[in-house]
Amino acid sequence: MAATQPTDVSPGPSDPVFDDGDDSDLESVFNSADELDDDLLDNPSADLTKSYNRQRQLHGLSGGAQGSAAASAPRSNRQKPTANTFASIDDQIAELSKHAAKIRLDSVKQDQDREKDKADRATAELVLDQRTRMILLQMINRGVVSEVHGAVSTGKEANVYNAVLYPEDGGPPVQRAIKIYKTSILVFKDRERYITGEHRFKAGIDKGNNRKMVKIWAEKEFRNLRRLHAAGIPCPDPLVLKLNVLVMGFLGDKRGYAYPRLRDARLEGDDVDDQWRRLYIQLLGIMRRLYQVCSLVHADLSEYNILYHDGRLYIIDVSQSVEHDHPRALEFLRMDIKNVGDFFRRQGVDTLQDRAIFNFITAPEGPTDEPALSQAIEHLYEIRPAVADTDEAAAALEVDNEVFRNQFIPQTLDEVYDIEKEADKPVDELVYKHMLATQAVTRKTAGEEAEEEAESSDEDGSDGGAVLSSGHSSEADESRFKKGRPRGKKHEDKEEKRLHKQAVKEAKRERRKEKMPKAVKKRLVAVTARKKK
Ligand SMILES: Nc1ncnc2c1ncn2[C@@H]1O[C@H](COP(=O)(O)OP(=O)(O)OP(=O)(O)O)[C@@H](O)[C@H]1O
Ligand SMILES: [Mg+2]
Repeated sequence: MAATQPTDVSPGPSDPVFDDGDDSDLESVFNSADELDDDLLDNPSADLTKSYNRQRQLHGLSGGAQGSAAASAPRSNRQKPTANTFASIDDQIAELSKHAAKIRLDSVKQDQDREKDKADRATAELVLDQRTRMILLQMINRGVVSEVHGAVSTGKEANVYNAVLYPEDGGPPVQRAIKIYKTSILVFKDRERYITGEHRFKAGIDKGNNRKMVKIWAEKEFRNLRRLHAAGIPCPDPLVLKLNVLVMGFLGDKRGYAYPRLRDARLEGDDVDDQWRRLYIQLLGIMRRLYQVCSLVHADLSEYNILYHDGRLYIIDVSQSVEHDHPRALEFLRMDIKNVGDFFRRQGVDTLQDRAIFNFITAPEGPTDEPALSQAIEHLYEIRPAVADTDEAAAALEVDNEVFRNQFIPQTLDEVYDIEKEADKPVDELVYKHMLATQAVTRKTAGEEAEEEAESSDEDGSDGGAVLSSGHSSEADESRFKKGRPRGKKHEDKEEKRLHKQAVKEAKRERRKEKMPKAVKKRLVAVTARKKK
């Protein structure tokens, strides 16, 4: 397909772009204050005195997306010498264009087995906008990758490509994955709920600026991947981030074929059932580690965002993952637990109750490392209520699951301390019982220390000035990540009141121990009545 084999890197009006027409404006890439790539301009090979006109002619910029007015009119930013700025951009384009043939998107790297993505792979989806292409060429120029190959996956939000690095020392080729985020408005509407309420993005987001949103989104994935990686959770190694382009380690074989998603995994052998159960337990352990060590909830965990290879699960797609103090974190966690349970039940695994898993993941005490993690899960099986061998018991379990899934989950920490609202409930019944003050985590975990270390040399990523980075961007506002006790004024000045209420609650709880929840009772009565008929 001609369009996917770029031989010319200059922008043209007919060039297809991902979604955002503006993206074909290369001058904005190189000139705009917040996206200026200092590193690129520092390139020693760039001769800023080269003829501006010659370059423009060479790369056809005057007749392209810039328009002829732009070609002759002085730029509004008077601090920068106009001609030199153009020359440097053009020089860079000329410099980079020699790598154009190394972007070979037509070599599609998708297994025939894999269930086809909705989008037709062989369409314009695979054509890069000029900006993105420039970033890729920069990465080739810097030796991040040597060649960019075909798409491993094409989706609504992002395309993932396979890339290869041929090390200069002649070592074996290294496979890499490049995730390129799209800038479609439609998709962003949904992204907002994962970013709003994130203390790491408290500076706010400019919803009107799609390109910035994409950048934030890509940054979010990059940072989250770093956390997972630092915590030893199997995931792609995040390597380089620039604007909407993220380079990471490749989870796949030497030929550049990705490991299958858990959804497409074909387990072999005569102990397949046992393998599925082990994977289930492995995943629950990962979820707890993610929560306790990384302070994250995946928020889109399912068989689609987990890759499988050789008995191991790899977590991917963490752009929407949230801090566990995000207003909706617990709700997302509950959803993740449900998705995971549904999938493994379909594989015939005897799964644990959602509520038990939720408590297991959020309880601050307990192990966060294997093999103790798996042992703790096995223990959950041992202590769970006797297997539901009667209709009544089965119904009660089912009801409990339903109750749990519909239970009120506070959206803010203040709601947690709204004693009036929750005073009647025994603590054990609260979905968020592990978030209560008495249970707060105060010690610093190994993962937090690793994260701190990894981030000690960070630059500030919130200023919009993302340049080709070697894996370090700021998390100055990560202090919340190392939190001790919950915040909230009510928590301080109502201490006395709280103690009193606690005593009352304690007494009530004792009385309630014997009592069956209303909903369960109602349902049981109904079931029994039906049976008697
Ligand atoms: N590091 C990687 N190594 C190998 N394959 C990968 C890697 N990252 C992603 N993939 C492949 O790309 C697919 C899509 O990746 P991911 O889930 O991160 O994107 P996405 O955000 O879901 O995109 P969309 O929602 O638009 O489909 C994965 O299912 C996997 O097959
Ligand atoms: Mg995905």
